[in-house]
Amino acid sequence: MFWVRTMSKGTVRSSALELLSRIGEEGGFSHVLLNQEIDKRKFSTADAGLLTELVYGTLQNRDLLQYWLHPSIKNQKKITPWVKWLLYMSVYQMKMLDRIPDHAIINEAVNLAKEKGHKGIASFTNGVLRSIQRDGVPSVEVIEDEEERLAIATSHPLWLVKRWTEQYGEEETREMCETNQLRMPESIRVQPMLTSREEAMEELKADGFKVEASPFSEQGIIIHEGNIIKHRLFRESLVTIQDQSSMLVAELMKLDSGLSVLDACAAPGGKTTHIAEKMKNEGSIHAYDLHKKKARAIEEKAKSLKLTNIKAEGFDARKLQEKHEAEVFDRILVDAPCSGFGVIRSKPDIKYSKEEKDIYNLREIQDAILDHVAPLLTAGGSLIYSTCTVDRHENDEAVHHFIETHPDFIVEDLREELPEALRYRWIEGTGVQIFPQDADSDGFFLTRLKKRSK
Ligand SMILES: C[S@@+](CC[C@H](N)C(=O)[O-])C[C@H]1O[C@@H](n2cnc3c(N)ncnc32)[C@H](O)[C@@H]1O
Repeated sequence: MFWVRTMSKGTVRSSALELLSRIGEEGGFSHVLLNQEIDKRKFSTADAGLLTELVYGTLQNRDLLQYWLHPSIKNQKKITPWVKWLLYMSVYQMKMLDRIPDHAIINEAVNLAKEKGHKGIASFTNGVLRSIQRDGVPSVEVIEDEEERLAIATSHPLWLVKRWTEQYGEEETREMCETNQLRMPESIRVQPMLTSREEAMEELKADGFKVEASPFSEQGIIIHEGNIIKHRLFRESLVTIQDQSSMLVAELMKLDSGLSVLDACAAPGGKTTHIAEKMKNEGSIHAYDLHKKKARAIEEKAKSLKLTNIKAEGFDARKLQEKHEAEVFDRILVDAPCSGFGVIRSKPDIKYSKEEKDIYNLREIQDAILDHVAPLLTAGGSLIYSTCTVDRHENDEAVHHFIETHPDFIVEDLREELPEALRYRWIEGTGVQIFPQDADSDGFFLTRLKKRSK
């Protein structure tokens, strides 16, 4: 049985606890840390699966777990952080996973508490978990206020639930919050100059993966089962991990090999390299990111994918007129820094790290970048603006503002170009909004703005 094999090690739970204590207390990108840990410890596919389940599941349900533990521990702020995360992780397994018996979870937690702490912590852990095993946990149904109940049940901050309800109504908000609690299959993009989607899918299937062609891009593959970071196709850079909705960007840029492209906010280079592939490694792409180190990551990614038409540099997109003359680019991509509320499914830590004021600060940066790069686009060229958030202030409202202040641009209607199988919302006069509940992909916004010919 799955749990018997992995339970014997304890290393997986110990790793999960380390990661949770770190991400939960200091913040950080859970998916990156998780992949690093799987790589470092050389976990088997089954152990990597359990580790992912424990880290994602516990993080995704942090506030609900806190609520469930409230009768046993009134002031959770006073508990040593790793002990708190050990309890969250254990209660998550007891109440939300059904394949591991309670007594095994409690034993494992007590052992971990002994190893990491001392006998006193072990006996405290044992006491709390045994009382939950005996008495159960409080129901969220007793919370009268609907928004508050949804916030706790799905572990979203109350201000965000209120904000979404105001922007999209109760039903969409409920669906969004509930979908954010579900794990999402990973997706990859093939480098079409090195392999084809068909070949890659055949190889993955032969190696026991469960895969499906993505409706978002002819290069995309959805992985329902299997660990891609351990597979040859990933190790040898024949494929790149990329969310499906992100793949739409290059698909909708109307690219061909002779074009000059500016990617203003490019790191880590997921979209830049997709653009380069679509241009068959010809033409020219100038990729910038505020951080020099991140810009180097774009170059490394390009190199591993054998793409040579990308020049990456660390530079502030709000100053790019110092670097380039007016009207030199045929396409400009502003994949803007944003609140990231569309990617909660794959990065649950985002729910807890962002504040409402961040949305307004980010919008100022988004406006400034758009404003600054607009003159660099050739007449008749296209400016693509995208974010991985679902907030109207950063999406359709930002586009409205841009169009009002730049009458030489028009919003292009993308409906005819979008894949038929795709569920999305067309926001009249601004662009495409994808919600997490629309597909097995991140929530995403994008628009294509055409500069009028003179
Ligand atoms: C959404 S991410 C880009 C993701 C990237 N396009 C991809 O597909 O891999 C936004 C990026 O904008 C960068 N950024 C933030 N402020 C910037 C600025 N003023 N100028 C250029 N880049 C900036 C961030 O460092 C971050 O890497």
